[in-house]
Amino acid sequence: MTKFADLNLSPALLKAVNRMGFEEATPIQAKTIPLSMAGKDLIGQAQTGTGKTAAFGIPLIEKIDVKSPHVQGIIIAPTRELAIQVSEELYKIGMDARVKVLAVYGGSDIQRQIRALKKGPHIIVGTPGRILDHINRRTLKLGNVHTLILDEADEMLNMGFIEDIEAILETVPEDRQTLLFSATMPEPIRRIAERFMKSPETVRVQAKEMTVPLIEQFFVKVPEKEKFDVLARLIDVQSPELAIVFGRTKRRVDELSNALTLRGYTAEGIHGDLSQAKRLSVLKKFKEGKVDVLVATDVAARGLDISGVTHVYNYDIPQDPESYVHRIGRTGRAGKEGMAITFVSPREMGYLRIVEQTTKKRMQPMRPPTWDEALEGQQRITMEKLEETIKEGNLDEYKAVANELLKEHEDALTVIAAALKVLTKEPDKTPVHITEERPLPQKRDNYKGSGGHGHGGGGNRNRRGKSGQQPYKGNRKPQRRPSGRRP
Ligand SMILES: Nc1ncnc2c1ncn2[C@@H]1O[C@H](COP(=O)(O)OP(=O)(O)OP(=O)(O)O)[C@@H](O)[C@H]1O
Ligand SMILES: [Mg+2]
Repeated sequence: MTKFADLNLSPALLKAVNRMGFEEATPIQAKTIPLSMAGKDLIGQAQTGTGKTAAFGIPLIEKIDVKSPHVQGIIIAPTRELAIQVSEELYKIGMDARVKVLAVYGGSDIQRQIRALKKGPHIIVGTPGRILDHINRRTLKLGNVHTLILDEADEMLNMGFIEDIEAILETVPEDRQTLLFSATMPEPIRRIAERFMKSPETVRVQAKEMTVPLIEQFFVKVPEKEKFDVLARLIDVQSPELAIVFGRTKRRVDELSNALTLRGYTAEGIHGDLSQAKRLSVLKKFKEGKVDVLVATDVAARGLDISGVTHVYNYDIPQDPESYVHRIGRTGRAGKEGMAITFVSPREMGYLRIVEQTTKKRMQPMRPPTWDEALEGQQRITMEKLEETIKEGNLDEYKAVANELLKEHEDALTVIAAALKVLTKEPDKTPVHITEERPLPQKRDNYKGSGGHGHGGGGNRNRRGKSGQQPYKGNRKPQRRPSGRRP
């Protein structure tokens, strides 16, 4: 175990890290911070939720000359929300050292960003498009940058972003230090990455599996038509504290969040067609617990660190294994437990196997809950609420009414049963409309494109028995937060 005090950090940094409640460095931090402080280029790969942000953030902050008014470090992230989050974490790390961090991202007032850029930020965190925009307007100059970091590096070097990244790189001095971080790093992308780096060192936190062991992984084989009812029942039975449901398309996300709302859940959707203000407000409500279920496209799959996410549901199996790893990694962060449930239509089973090959982890089959089980789940929640209320006391104003009721109806059992029924959110059968998505094209287990952990050694995995269906874990997360409040 490595203490931050053993990492040669300045007093200001140690103070910040302490205040953030970090006691020990995580393995990726312990391995990369010294290398990074020594100026090495590196590719850091470690599981989701294991502190990669601070792993690149701490050494970067250490290297900032706060007396200089120039931008010295630039971090590029694939989504606006992630850019904001990373800038917030860096702000916290650099607060005592008085390092100025600024996030620049699309969909928000560019004039305001330009004014902020004039105030001499030391570190810029941004999305590629907006960074380029500022470079072209000459409102952002990267001539004094000594450190460039790609968070979610494999995504940033993927087809959609590569040109922007190349254009940005052209304006950054060549003798810079380049750091790449991600939970996944497919081999072809690593090769692209090395073109931008000087004899980079690869630091991989060796784990048996690419996913976090604290995330229990299940799959439910379910025909497209039945997916929604199964989702609703699973939520009823498992009563997640906060849940993210991933859908394949924007339409899917809209339909699912509407349908969940119709059935009485507090759900909202987030995807790239929404205004930035809306995206941020949905996320804020989710973080505050005012929304229990966030329905999202992959725009929310990478990097977002939201505490309290206990369940991730893949309404549609993701097309590639990396996307799976990042999606389920929204739970089970920083040492907490989580559960991931992936829906697979019978024709898409090939994709499931491909995911398993990459992650080196088998998903356990889960049987969809029945209506009765969903009801039981909800009744349990009511009982828990009741018990809590009894414990809290303060019931005098209700006892007179209770007495009246008991006088009218001799049978106390009936009275209590009725009260329970009123309080329970019964599994709902309100009809909803979800457009059927076509299954992904059929695929056999011959996927070779991904990994970085090597492929093909599938022979020694446990065989999954046909009857090995596991019950969902109905009793794991007993308390559901009263909606709207969060401890
Ligand atoms: N040393 C530490 N001790 C305790 N908590 C930490 C430590 N380092 C980071 N954390 C916290 O762990 C959480 C996850 O960190 P972070 O978001 O950096 O993970 P990540 O590895 O980047 O994950 P992802 O691959 O999903 O982007 C954050 O809330 C962060 O503040
Ligand atoms: Mg991250």
